[in-house]
Amino acid sequence: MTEHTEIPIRERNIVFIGFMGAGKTTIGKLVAKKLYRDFIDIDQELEKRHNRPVPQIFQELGEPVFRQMERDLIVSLCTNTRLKIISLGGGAYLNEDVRKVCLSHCIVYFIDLSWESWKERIPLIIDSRPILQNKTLDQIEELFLSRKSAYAIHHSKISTNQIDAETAAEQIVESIKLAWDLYQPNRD
Ligand SMILES: Nc1ncnc2c1ncn2[C@@H]1O[C@H](COP(=O)(O)OP(=O)(O)O)[C@@H](O)[C@H]1O
Ligand SMILES: O=C(O)C1=C[C@@H](OP(=O)(O)O)[C@@H](O)[C@H](O)C1
Ligand SMILES: [Mg+2]
Repeated sequence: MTEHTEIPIRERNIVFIGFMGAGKTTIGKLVAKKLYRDFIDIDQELEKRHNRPVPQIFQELGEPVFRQMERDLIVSLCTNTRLKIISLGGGAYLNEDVRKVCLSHCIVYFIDLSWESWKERIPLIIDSRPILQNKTLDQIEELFLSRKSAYAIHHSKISTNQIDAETAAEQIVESIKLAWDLYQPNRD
């Protein structure tokens, strides 16, 4: 699983990572549409498979079971599929197996957002993210900072402080096409 893959760059899955609320799901879906590819959101996939929303999975099965299920799903998708656009949940990439399989088989794109910009998103996400429950703002900031070192390991990143999701998706598609042309030029 850890060796470097032979998957041509144009066929590799594109995986979005970053803190919860950064825009992985929203931007991933837009990028998939622009590239005519299937979109897979790991949280939504787990919700479908278990027929309940993520907060209920946390509540009824516990976080360790959720983490194992997300790890297994990501490893399986990265190993067995190509040409997908995959948005991870924010905590998934802290798992070493997840990092390794994503980096070796896919293009890993970090959706970055400053703490100041992120704070403005709190009302949009607070109710649907179990990890944020019963935490002070200081504790959430600590979590935000503690995850930075994992997200720093990526192939490419975009800072979305000043741009909306549509603009971010356009810029991502442009940079991906540039990388495809650089590393696997089309020979007519
Ligand atoms: N670039 C952006 N600018 C402003 N709001 C955004 C942007 N990207 C996402 N959002 C909003 O932030 C919230 C969280 O986005 P989401 O895609 O669910 O993030 P994630 O999957 O990283 O948790 C949503 O309400 C979404 O509409
Ligand atoms: O960061 C995390 O630990 C989590 C992020 C969520 O996904 P998003 O990053 O899409 O919000 C979801 O997987 C779950 O609530 C746990
Ligand atoms: Mg998401």
